[in-house]
Amino acid sequence: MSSNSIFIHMAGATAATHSNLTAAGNAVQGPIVVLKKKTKGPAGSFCVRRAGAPAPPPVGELGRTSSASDRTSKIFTKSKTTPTHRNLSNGATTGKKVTFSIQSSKPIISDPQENNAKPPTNVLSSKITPESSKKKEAKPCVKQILSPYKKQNIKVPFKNVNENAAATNSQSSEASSANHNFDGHRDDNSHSHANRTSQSSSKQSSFVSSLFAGNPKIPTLPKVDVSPIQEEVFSSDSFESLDINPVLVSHVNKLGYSSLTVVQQRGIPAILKGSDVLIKSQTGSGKTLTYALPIVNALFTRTPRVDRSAGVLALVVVPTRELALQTYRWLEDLCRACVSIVPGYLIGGEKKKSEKHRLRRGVNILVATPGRLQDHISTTECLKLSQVQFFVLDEADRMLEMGYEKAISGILEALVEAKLHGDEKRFLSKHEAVTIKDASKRRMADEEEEDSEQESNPSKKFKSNNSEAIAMMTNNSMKPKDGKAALQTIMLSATLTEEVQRLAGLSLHSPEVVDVSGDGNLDDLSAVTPGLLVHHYTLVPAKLRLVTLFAFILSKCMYGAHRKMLVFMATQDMVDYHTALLQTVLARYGRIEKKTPVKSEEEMQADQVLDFFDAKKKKKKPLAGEAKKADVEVDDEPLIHFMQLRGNMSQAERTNVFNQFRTASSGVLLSTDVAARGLDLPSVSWIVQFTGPTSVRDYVHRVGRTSRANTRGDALLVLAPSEAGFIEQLEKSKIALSEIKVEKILRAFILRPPKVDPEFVLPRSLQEGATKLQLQCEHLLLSDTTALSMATKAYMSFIRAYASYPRDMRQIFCYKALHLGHYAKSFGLRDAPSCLHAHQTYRAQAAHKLHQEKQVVRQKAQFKKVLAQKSGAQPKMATISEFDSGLDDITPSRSMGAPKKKPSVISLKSEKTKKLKKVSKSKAKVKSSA
Ligand SMILES: Nc1ncnc2c1ncn2[C@@H]1O[C@H](COP(=O)(O)OP(=O)(O)OP(=O)(O)O)[C@@H](O)[C@H]1O
Repeated sequence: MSSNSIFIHMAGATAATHSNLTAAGNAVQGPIVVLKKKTKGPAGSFCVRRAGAPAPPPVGELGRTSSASDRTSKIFTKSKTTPTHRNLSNGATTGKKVTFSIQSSKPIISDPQENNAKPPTNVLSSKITPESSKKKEAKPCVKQILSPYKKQNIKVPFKNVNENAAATNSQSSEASSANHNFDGHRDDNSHSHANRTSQSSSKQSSFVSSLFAGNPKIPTLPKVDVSPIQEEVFSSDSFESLDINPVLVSHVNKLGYSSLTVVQQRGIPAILKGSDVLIKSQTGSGKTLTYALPIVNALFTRTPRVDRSAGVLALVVVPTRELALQTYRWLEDLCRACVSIVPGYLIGGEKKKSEKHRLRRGVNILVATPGRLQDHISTTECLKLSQVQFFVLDEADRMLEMGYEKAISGILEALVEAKLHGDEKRFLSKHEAVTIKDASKRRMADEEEEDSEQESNPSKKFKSNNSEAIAMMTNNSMKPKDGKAALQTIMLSATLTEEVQRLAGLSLHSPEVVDVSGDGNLDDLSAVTPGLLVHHYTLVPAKLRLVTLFAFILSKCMYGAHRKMLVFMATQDMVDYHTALLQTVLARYGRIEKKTPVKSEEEMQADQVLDFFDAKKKKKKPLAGEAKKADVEVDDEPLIHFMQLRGNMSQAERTNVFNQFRTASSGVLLSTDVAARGLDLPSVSWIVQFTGPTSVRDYVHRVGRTSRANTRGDALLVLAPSEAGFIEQLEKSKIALSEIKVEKILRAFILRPPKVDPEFVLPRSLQEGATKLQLQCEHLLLSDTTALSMATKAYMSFIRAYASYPRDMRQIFCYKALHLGHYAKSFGLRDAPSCLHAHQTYRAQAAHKLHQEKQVVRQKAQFKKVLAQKSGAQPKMATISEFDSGLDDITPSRSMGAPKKKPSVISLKSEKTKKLKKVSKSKAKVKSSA
C-alpha cells in the first residue's frame, strides 16, 4: 500500500461517515475510489485511494513516518473483523494475534469553508528547531481549528484534530526540552501540581506533555560494596562415581552430561539413601537431574521389572504447565535407557479425557501441576496413588504461595490416605461420603475460630488442614523401615525458605538438607545467583519507560550480538499489548518496504471482478486469512521476532511459543511470571524486568532464566526513581548491581539500523529519536480503537497490579506515589484513562501526603522523646500514644504471620487493672482513715 492511501471504516451509511469520507476525499485531493470492500466486519471497511498517479511520498521523515504507519496498518489489518472493543477482549483472552485497524496517521482535516484540501501535517516531520517553535506561535490553537466545524455543525474527526494540536504542543515542548537537561529535573512538590495543571489543561486544549520535561530527579545511589555468595556449579566428579546402574550412566553420558554439578554430587547420594531430602541450590545448577536420575534408577533396578501395569510410582508436582512439560521431556530422555518405564504428565488446559486415557493405559512417573492433579485425584478412579514411592515438590517455596498450598495439602492427604488404606477408599459410597461430610461440617464449626486465624497465615493453614494426614504419616506404617521411607519426599528450590522447612518438619521424616552454598540454615535472607550472571539496573522516569524498552531491545537485538531476550511484565494485558506494539513499531525498524506497483482504476476494478469469480469457482468464500493476504502486501521478514507467553493463552499456543522460543537463536519473549520458575531456555542472553518483581525471591528466579549451567548472562531491572529502594534490598541480599544510565540506553536511537530504508532519516539526538517513536505509538492509539483499548486495558491492569504489591514491598512500590499521567504516557496514552479519574489521583496523592506528614510528626515526636529521655525528663503520655499509633503500620500483616489481635482481652485486662486500682485505692483510704 502506498503511503497516500487512507482506510475509512464505514459504520453504516450514516451522514457522519459520509462526511468523513468527503473530508478524506478532500484531504487526498481527488476523487475517491473504493478499492475493496472487506468481506467481513459489521461496519465494512473501504480502502480509499486518490485516483490518478500518486504523488511521490515526501522524502525525509514525513515519508518514512507515513510508510511506517502504513506498515502499522498492514500488521493491524490482519484482524478478522473490523476491530471493536469486543473483538479486542476476545483476542486478548484467547491469545490470538490481536491486530489493530488501519487508519492513516495523517490528519484528515479539510477546511470546510474553503472546501480546499489541507496538506496533511505530520508531527514527526517537523524539525525541532528554534524556527519551528517560533512558527508554532502563528499556528491556530485547537479552538481555532474547531471553530469552523462548530459553525457549520460538521462532525470533526476529533482524534485528528487532537493529533494536530498534539503536534503543535509537542513540537514546542520537545523543542524546548531538546535544550534541557536530560532528566528535566523538577522538585517533587511542583511535580504533582504540574500534573494537575497538565491534566486539567489536557481537558481544555489537548496538551501533550513532552517526554523529557517534568520528570522526577533520578537519584544517584551510593556505591555499596557487596560480596555476592559464590556457588560452584560443576564438581570434579563424574556420573560413574555414583551408585547408579552403569547402563543408565552411559545413557546420561550419551545425552551429553559427563561431570556432575555440585548439587548432583551431593543431592543424588542423599536421595539414593532413601531419606527425605530438601535441596537448595542456585538456578540452572541441574536440580532436575538431581532427583530424576535416582528415581529412574530406583525404578530401573526394581524387581519385578517395572512396566505400565505397576501404576504410578513417582509423583512430581511443579507449579507451571511449561515446567511440567520440560520435566516430562527430561524424564522421557532418561527413560529411553529403560523403555518399560513410562513417564506421563497432567497439566491444565489439556483434554481431561485424553489424560484419563493415558492414566488408564498406565504411567509410572507422573509429572503434574497441582490444580489438575487435584482435579484428577477427586474424579479419576484409574489414578492409583497407593504405590507411589517418590513424591517430588519442585519449586517447593512457590507451592506455599497463595493458590497452591490448598491443592498441595489435598494431594498430600490423598497420597497418604491411598498409601494407608488403598485407592478404593478415595471413592467412597455416597452414604459414607455424606456421613463424612456431616462430620467434617461439625468439626469445621468447632474449628471456626482457628480457621479465621489460618486464613491470614497460609503456612499455618497448610499444617492444620493436613494435621490428620500428617498424623497418619507419623503412624508406624509410614515410618521409615531400614532407613527407607514408604514415601520418600523430595523438595527443591533455589530459594527454599524457612517456611518450607517448617512444613517439611511436619511432613518429612528427619529430612536431609542439601544446601549447596549455605550451611543448611534456610532462614538466611542472602540470595544466591549464578556467578557468571551480571546484574544491571536502570532508573527511568515513568514517561520514558516505553521508549527505554524500545531502545534497549534495539540495542541488544538489532545492533548487538545478544539477540535472545526475555522480558518480564506484571500482567497478561501488558504482555499482550506490548507484544502487538513492538511487532508494529519495532520489528521492521528502518527496514525497506516492498512497494507494490500502483494499479490504475480499471485494473483494480478488473481485479475485483476476477477475485469475485475466483471465490465463486471454489464455491466458498475466501477464508479470512486469504482475504487478509489479499489486502495486505507481503512485507519483509521482521528483523526482530516478538513472542508472548501468558497464562490466558490456549495451551496449544503456550506450548507452541515455549517450543519456538526454546529452539530459536534470536527473538524477544514477553512474559508474565509464568516463565519465571524453572524454565530452561537455552542461550537467553538478557533478562529484562520491565516491572519490578514482588520480592527478592522472585527477582532471583526471573534472572535465573539466563546464565544456566555456568554460562554467561545479563539481567536488567527497570525501576522508577521512586523505586530505587529495591536496589538497596537486593544489595542487602548480597546481589551486586551496576547502573546503566537511561541516556546510554536511549543512544540506540541514533544508530543506523541494518538494511535501512534509504529514506530513513537518522534522528539527530536521542531525544528526537525517542520522541519520534513515542509519537508513533501515540498516533497509533489515536487512530485505532483496538490499539487504544488494548493500551487502556494494559495500563489499568498495571495500576491494579501495582496496587497489590505485598505489604512489605509497598514502601518501595508505593501505589499512592504513582504519577498516573506519566505512566499513561508510558503506555502510549496521552492521558490517564477516564475510569481512573483525575480526582482519584488527587485523592491518592493527598492521602500519600497526609501519610508522609503523619510520619514526620511521628518522627518529631520520637525525637522529642529521645531528647527528653536524655535530659532525664519523663516522656509525655501524648508522645507515647502517638508513637504507639504508628506501630499499626509497621507490625507485620496478619497474612505475614503476625499474631491475631485480641482487643477484647486487652480491654478486659484494662478493666481488671482499673478495678484493682480502685480496690487498692479504697483499701488505702480505709487504712488511712483507720
Ligand atoms: N551434569 C550436567 N552437566 C552439564 N549440564 C548439565 C548437567 N546437569 C544439568 N545440566 C544443564 O543445566 C541446565 C539447568 O538444569 P536444570 O533445569 O535442572 O536447573 P535447575 O537447577 O532446576 O534450575 P531452576 O532452579 O531454574 O529450576 C540444563 O540446561 C541442563 O541441561
